[in-house]
Amino acid sequence: MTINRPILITGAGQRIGLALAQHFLAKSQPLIISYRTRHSAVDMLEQAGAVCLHADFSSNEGILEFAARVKSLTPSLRALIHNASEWQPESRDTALGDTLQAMMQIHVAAPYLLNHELETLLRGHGQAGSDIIHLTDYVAERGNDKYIAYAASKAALENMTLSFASKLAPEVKVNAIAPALIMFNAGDDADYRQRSLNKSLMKIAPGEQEIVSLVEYLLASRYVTGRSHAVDGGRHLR
Ligand SMILES: NC(=O)C1=CN([C@@H]2O[C@H](COP(=O)(O)OP(=O)(O)OC[C@H]3O[C@@H](n4cnc5c(N)ncnc54)[C@H](OP(=O)(O)O)[C@@H]3O)[C@@H](O)[C@H]2O)C=CC1
Ligand SMILES: Nc1nc2c(c(=O)[nH]1)N=C([C@H](O)[C@@H](O)CO)CN2
Repeated sequence: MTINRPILITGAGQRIGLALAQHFLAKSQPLIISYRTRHSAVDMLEQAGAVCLHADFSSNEGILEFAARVKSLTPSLRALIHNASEWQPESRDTALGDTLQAMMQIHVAAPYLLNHELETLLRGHGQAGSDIIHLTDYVAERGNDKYIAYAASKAALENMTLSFASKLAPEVKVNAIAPALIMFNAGDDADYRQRSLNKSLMKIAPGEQEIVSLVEYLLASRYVTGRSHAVDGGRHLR
C-alpha cells in the first residue's frame, strides 16, 4: 500500500495532535500518525482512514524503527509535524539525569533523527513543496524554574528549526510553533487554572484550534521558514 503524500504527525493520540489529525482527515488529507498509548481516539482515526503506527521515541532504536516503517509506506511526505512531547518537571521522585535524558530524547533526538531519516521523503516536490513543523514552547525563550530540562530541550528544538531551515531550503520550509497555555490537563485544579490564565494578556486557554489555524497558515505559505511563531496570548508583555 502506498499513501499519496501524507502528512505525518507524531503523538496524535490525544489533545493537540489529535485535533490536527482530525482536521486533516476532515479535508481528506492522507495522514500517518504515531501514538504511544492506544487511546480510543486512535481507533477512530484509523476508522477515518489514518495510518496509525505505534511508536515509542524513548530510544533511538524506537525512533529509527518508526522511520523505517514510514519509509516502507510512502515515498513522499507533504509535512512532518513534531508534536510528541512529555511535560516533565524536575521531581524528587525521578533522578535529575533521567529527567534530562527523557526531555532531550523526545524533544531533540526524535525530531533530529526523524528529520534526517525522512529528508528524502520531504524533498523532490519543488519550491516550498514540503514542511517540517516543530512544536516547541514559550518557555524555550524564557526558561522555567520548575521545568528546567523541559525548557532546555524545547530551546534546543527551537535552535534545530534554524539549522534544518538552512539545510532543507528551498524545497522544505521548517518552522516552530511556540505555544504558551493552549489547553489544560484534566488534573489541573481551579487555582492552577486561574493562575495560568492570569499569566497572559488575553487570559484564556484558547484550545487546539489556535494551533490548527497556524499549521494551516504555515503549510499554505511559500516564503515563511526558519522562524518560531508564538501562540501565547501576549504573555511576554505581562
Ligand atoms: N497543551 C499546551 O497547553 C501546550 C502544549 N505545548 C506543546 O504542544 C505539543 C502538543 O501539546 P499536548 O497536546 O498538550 O501534548 P501531550 O502532553 O498530550 O503529548 C502529546 C503526545 O506525545 C506522546 N508522547 C510523549 N512521550 C512520547 C514518547 N517517548 N514516544 C512517543 N510518544 C510520546 C504522548 O503519548 P501518550 O498518550 O502515550 O502519553 C501524547 O499522546 C507538545 O509538543 C507540547 O509541548 C506547548 C505549550 C503549551
Ligand atoms: N507535552 C506537553 N507540553 C506542555 C503541556 C502539556 O500538557 N503537554 N502543557 C503546558 C502548559 O499548558 C503551559 O504552557 C502553561 O502552564 C506546557 N507544555
